[in-house]
Amino acid sequence: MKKKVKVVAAVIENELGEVLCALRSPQMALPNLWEFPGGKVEKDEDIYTALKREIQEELHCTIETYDLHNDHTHEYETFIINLIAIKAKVVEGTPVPTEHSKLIWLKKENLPSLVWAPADIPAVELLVNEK
Ligand SMILES: Nc1nc2c([nH]c(=O)n2[C@H]2C[C@H](O)[C@@H](COP(=O)(O)OP(=O)(O)OP(=O)(O)O)O2)c(=O)[nH]1
Repeated sequence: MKKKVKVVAAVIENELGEVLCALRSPQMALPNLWEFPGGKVEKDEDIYTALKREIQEELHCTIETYDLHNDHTHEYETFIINLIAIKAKVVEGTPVPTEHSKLIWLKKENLPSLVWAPADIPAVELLVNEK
């Protein structure tokens, strides 16, 4: 049976309405694909606490979470992911890529120009259709 992982990802918007996109490095699982930064939820951790912890660890900044954006389950070749995307904004510091190859801010309409991790596509499509 495939392993199931619960992953939280931050849809971080800036004051221009742009969204932060992160490029997975060649060393990571799903290498060289774009994603929303985040990571696995630990046992007994709530999703919002997990997301703030992951962002602090990997982008060295503090976020405030607000709306749940999308909750989607996707089956990869080797595992099943429950990807929970949560809207957030940076409240302290500036995101720096400590694990990712690159971070970029993109207007929502331009998000489909990147090659996203397959599990992220529904969350991306929802964003593109937002005003
Ligand atoms: N963080 C994140 N991971 C995603 C997204 N879409 C997607 O398919 N994934 C996959 C990639 C990984 O297989 C898994 C999350 O792993 P990760 O490497 O980011 O999480 P982590 O920091 O907790 O990892 P680890 O060191 O505990 O292995 O989910 C996404 O938008 N954000």
